[in-house]
Amino acid sequence: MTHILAIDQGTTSTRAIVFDAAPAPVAADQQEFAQHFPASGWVEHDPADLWASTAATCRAAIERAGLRAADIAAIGITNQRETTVVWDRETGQPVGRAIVWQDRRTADLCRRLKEDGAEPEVTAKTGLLLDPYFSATKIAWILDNVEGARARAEAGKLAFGTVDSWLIWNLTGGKVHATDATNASRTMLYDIRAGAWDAELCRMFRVPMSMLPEVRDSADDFGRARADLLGAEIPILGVAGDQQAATVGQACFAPGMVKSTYGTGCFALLNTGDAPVASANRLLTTIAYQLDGKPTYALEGSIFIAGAVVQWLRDGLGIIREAAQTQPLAEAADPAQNVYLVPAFTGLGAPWWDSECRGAIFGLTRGTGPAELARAALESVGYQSLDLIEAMRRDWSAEGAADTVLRVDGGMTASDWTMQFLADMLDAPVDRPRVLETTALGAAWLAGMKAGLCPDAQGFAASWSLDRRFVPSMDPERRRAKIAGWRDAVRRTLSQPR
Ligand SMILES: Nc1ncnc2c1ncn2[C@@H]1O[C@H](COP(=O)(O)OP(=O)(O)O)[C@@H](O)[C@H]1O
Ligand SMILES: O=P(O)(O)OC[C@H](O)CO
Repeated sequence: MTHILAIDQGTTSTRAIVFDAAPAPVAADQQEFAQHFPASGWVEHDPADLWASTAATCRAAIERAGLRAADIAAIGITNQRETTVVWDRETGQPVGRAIVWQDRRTADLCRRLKEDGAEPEVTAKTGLLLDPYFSATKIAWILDNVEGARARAEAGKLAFGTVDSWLIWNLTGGKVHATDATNASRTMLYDIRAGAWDAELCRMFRVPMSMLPEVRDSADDFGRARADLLGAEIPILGVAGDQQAATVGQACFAPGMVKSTYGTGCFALLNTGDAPVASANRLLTTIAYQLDGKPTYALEGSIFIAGAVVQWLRDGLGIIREAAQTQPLAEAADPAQNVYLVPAFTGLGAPWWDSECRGAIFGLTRGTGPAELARAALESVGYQSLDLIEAMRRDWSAEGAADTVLRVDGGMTASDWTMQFLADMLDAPVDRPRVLETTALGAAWLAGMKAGLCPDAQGFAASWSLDRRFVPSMDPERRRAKIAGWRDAVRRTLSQPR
């Protein structure tokens, strides 16, 4: 057995990638699936689509690699996090659609709990903020709104899982109901210091503990995929939420190292070592990975809209046909115009956490056209990153020096212009690695290392290789003025003055 199969179940598509023992990618397959928006601020996926696209891409990737299932030593799973699936333990049927991480339908419940003073306890235990982003209030919503669900859950008949658990359940034919510590740390029900589900939080969010999966390490035994699915029984040996898997894939194993992934949204994680660091700047404290029962923690900044702003230029405004066209447009934009786009389409994430505000554009003149809008869209990604990396540096400065280099990955890092602007805003180098599929790479390494096929952490870190380093080059005065303009635009966008 020579290869590893990584499943990357993301928000808009499912990818399966076969890696060799290096681990380096050998062959891949990808499928998009339907997004459901039944009401304003609601986002749902059909769990059957998540599973069907996983099974289909796994088969196709193995075939494309010219391999048989018997050649695959292990499966690694990485997934969109927080997204909530509830299913019947007996039939394996979901009770309804999955509620996606972006969904804001539980904003009122979160506000009420905050008004009741619940947030400090939630943050102290979970490292998270009382926000609809996380799974707990999504589970409660399903139990309260699907007929009969609460009674069935209380009778022990229903199971909850983030997407990793749902896939493990289906891969093992209902034999294993488990998750890993990184995914558990995003539910708002898991005490990240105690390393256990918290009974008090389950009571607060009205989630029966019998629904919860067993929590294992990120490299662990998660059972075996049924032989009839892929052609041979394959052990599942690695599981991590996608942003944590990217942290592993970027080999950010030392405290102080930071990675930032630019896909639909942007998620930056700073490795803080074996102690959780509480944020004074509204960042999240989370588990980066857990090996041999030992958690390594991270500070996380989450931006909801990064590459999605480019999709909006394409699908909403229709001013580009494909994402790559933003670069020539940005280059052609009038340098004298100061147009700012605050892409608060679903509110603002870290460090603002304002779920009520909505997007805004400032500085429009008669001369503003597609070029200035495209530049403002790309720049918004750099500005938002600066806001959260600055917050991270403040939180971490008491503990140690944060790495001054940022490792980036994700689809949007294809944009050289955006990466240069990012380096200029951070006033620090930005490193783009050769392998941009770092999420799948992280999952593959976790599984391959557990299978004894891949090198240890040190060997894996040594194999990380640079594609290009972006070095800051903007005039300091111009940088200061641009940042001041952005901060003013954000201040005018927020729903409450700060
Ligand atoms: N050349 C480019 N310039 C700017 N944005 C890009 C470019 N290529 C891809 N993107 C953006 O990157 C995102 C896709 O990245 P990906 O990592 O596949 O996202 P996800 O995993 O969240 O689906 C899209 O939102 C797209 O708009
Ligand atoms: O599927 P992605 O890559 O957009 O990632 C989603 C995150 O895990 C949400 O927390």
